Amino acid sequence: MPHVDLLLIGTGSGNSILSEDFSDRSVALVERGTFGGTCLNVGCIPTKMFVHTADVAATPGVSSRLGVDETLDQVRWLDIRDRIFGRIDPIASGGREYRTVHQDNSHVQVHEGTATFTGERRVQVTPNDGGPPVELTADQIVVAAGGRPFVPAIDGLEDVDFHTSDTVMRLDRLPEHMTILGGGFIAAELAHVFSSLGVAVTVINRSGALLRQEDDEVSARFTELAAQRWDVRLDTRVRSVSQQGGTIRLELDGPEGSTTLETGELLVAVGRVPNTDLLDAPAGGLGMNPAGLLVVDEYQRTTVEGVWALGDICSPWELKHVANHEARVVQHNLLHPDHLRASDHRYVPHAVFSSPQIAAVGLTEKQARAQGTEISVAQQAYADIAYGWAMEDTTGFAKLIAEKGTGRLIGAHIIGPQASTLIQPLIQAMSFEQDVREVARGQYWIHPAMPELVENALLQLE
Ligand SMILES: Cc1cc2nc3c(=O)[nH]c(=O)nc-3n(C[C@H](O)[C@H](O)[C@H](O)COP(=O)(O)OP(=O)(O)OC[C@H]3O[C@@H](n4cnc5c(N)ncnc54)[C@H](O)[C@@H]3O)c2cc1C
Ligand SMILES: NC(=O)c1ccc[n+]([C@@H]2O[C@H](COP(=O)([O-])OP(=O)(O)OC[C@H]3O[C@@H](n4cnc5c(N)ncnc54)[C@H](O)[C@@H]3O)[C@@H](O)[C@H]2O)c1
Repeated sequence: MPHVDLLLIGTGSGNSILSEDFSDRSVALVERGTFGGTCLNVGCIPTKMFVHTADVAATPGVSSRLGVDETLDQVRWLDIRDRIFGRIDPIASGGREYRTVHQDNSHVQVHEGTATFTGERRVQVTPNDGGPPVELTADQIVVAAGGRPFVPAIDGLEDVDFHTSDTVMRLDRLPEHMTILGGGFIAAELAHVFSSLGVAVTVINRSGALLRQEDDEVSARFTELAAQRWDVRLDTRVRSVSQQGGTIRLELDGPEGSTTLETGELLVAVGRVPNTDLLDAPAGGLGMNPAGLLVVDEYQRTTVEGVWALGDICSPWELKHVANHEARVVQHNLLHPDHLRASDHRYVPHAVFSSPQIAAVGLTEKQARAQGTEISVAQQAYADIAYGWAMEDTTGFAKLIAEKGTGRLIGAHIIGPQASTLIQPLIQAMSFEQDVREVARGQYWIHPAMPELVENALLQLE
């Protein structure tokens, strides 16, 4: 049975571990899908390329209130789609080729197939090309097998041509109407994308607010603005789905009782599940939590010696910057077994690239109050700082939560233009435990630039 020093499962964030420091080790790399994983092929990168395009397409819709009348002449969907994937697909195939044939990787054997554990540090690979299974053992295994879209059990769904985020960005034509099931990150981002490109969008959400994981005031503001752009159905469940030709019919139960909705395309975006089932993690002795995530300690060690995990297969955050951070930790720990480094999950930020943008780090006000911490809360509107005023923004704000006495920031939430960029000094303040008074007054803030939103919010804290 072939034995290697290091076996890597998944070429998303896991692929980045293989630096030249590993050139003296025999390595096996197993990938069942497209090289580069979720972020590159069906996640962060294509969605943000579509979001940027959507932001450009949405400009004429908002410019006339500034006295600039613009019209959107045409959206060339196939050109947009093919431009985006024409840039992404070669990166994926280039990455595959590099690992497969380049002399830098003469110590790496690539297996294109599905890895399944058959014992501790032992896997079977079922090749994608239908060839015979290959058994591999390894001294060290890194599990970076990610997750996939969750498909809920809805009557009729499996007989319908529905999409997930894996497929919807490659549509052959834009429908007149799209229905998005879910009210989280993907729903918020792709509703913005498709509606800006001219598709009428209905968002169906089980609960009473969109982006419910955000601070209550941010979620409420986003839900209110979303309802002005899209047909948002809250507190609504899909009872059943059926299809006739190009029309998908949804039977809904909501505040107005039972209704029927007809749509051209259905996007199911109700969360993701880790790929632990595909791996048969228990056969490898790997512990899982009730959500199906692999259990790891602060050094990214699983419950089996020599087996490490990183990213969406073990991380409740499901964010690329977390997977990248954990990959760097695993890389260090493989190279320095006597000086292990721990992952830092203290202040994990996130952003939702919709319109408006949202960014957050740390606790929501509700979470801070539930902890019993004595807090100071500040809210600063974009409208009341010079650049926000110039933009005539009337809906955006920053909300900060600090611990009274220590002056430590424990939560930051921004909804509005460039939120994902504006949040960074606040992430820095939290990560380096800087006193908010010092952050506010210990440096210059360029006038009249957008970060004055952060400066003014900090100054408002008691
Ligand atoms: C639409 C969308 C947009 C997103 N946008 C953002 C964003 O803007 N910012 C952000 O931070 N995060 C974003 N994310 C989340 C981000 O993409 C993931 O957190 C990140 O890609 C996870 O990386 P990973 O390496 O853990 O897993 P993946 O990148 O999913 O890699 C896992 C790899 O393992 C392979 N694999 C799985 N099982 C097996 C097996 N048994 N054998 C062999 N191979 C296997 C898979 O084919 C895959 O290639 C987005 C996700 C989606 C879906
Ligand atoms: N900008 C980013 O960083 C970004 C962008 C996209 C995706 N992501 C990652 O991908 C993950 C998946 O995104 P997502 O939007 O699918 O998930 P999500 O967890 O953000 O939202 C899931 C939504 O589906 C609803 N839902 C759950 N089960 C349901 C069911 N059975 N029926 C109806 N509704 C149901 C939830 O109430 C919620 O509104 C995110 O958690 C995020 O970590 C990140």
